Amino acid sequence: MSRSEKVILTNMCMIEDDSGKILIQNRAGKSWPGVTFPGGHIEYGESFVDAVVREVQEETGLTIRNPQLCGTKQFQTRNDERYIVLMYKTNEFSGEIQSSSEGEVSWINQSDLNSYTLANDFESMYEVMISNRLSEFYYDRNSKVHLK
Ligand SMILES: Nc1nc2c([nH]c(=O)n2[C@H]2C[C@H](O)[C@@H](COP(=O)(O)OP(=O)(O)OP(=O)(O)O)O2)c(=O)[nH]1
Repeated sequence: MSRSEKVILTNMCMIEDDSGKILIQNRAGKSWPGVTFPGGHIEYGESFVDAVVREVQEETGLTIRNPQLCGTKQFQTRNDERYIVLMYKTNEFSGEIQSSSEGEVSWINQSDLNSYTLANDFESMYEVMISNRLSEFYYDRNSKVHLK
């Protein structure tokens, strides 16, 4: 059995301010459309933490500190690559929000999240991110979701 495989590495970050608001991004017009948290692709050889700091900076204008890994998501792509999302959260940041071409960003109350048109399966990702018990969002070969 091969001990290597094809993977696509990405990240996503939940940013919370002192009043408990969270920063959402509306991915209208992109693949996987809808409201999510900011994030993107990890570059070849890049540190995972540096990558999430960079993506958040590019997509929101904020400089985050001390992002904490709070879960992973994975599924197998049509090209049989393992698509991995490293999920982080932080409440430490500086700067003012600025939207990018990746989507509009805005602060919302956590309790209002479900009133937005969320990206497919994002609600379950959020469940993993805020849970102290869950750390994995896994699609099996029958596209069934398992939260572990
Ligand atoms: N395309 C896609 N992205 C997903 C899925 N699930 C999921 O969490 N994501 C997240 C991971 C990343 O945060 C982000 C990747 O989105 P993207 O493919 O538009 O990448 P991007 O343009 O933001 O990144 P980049 O190329 O600028 O680095 O979406 C999914 O099913 N499909």
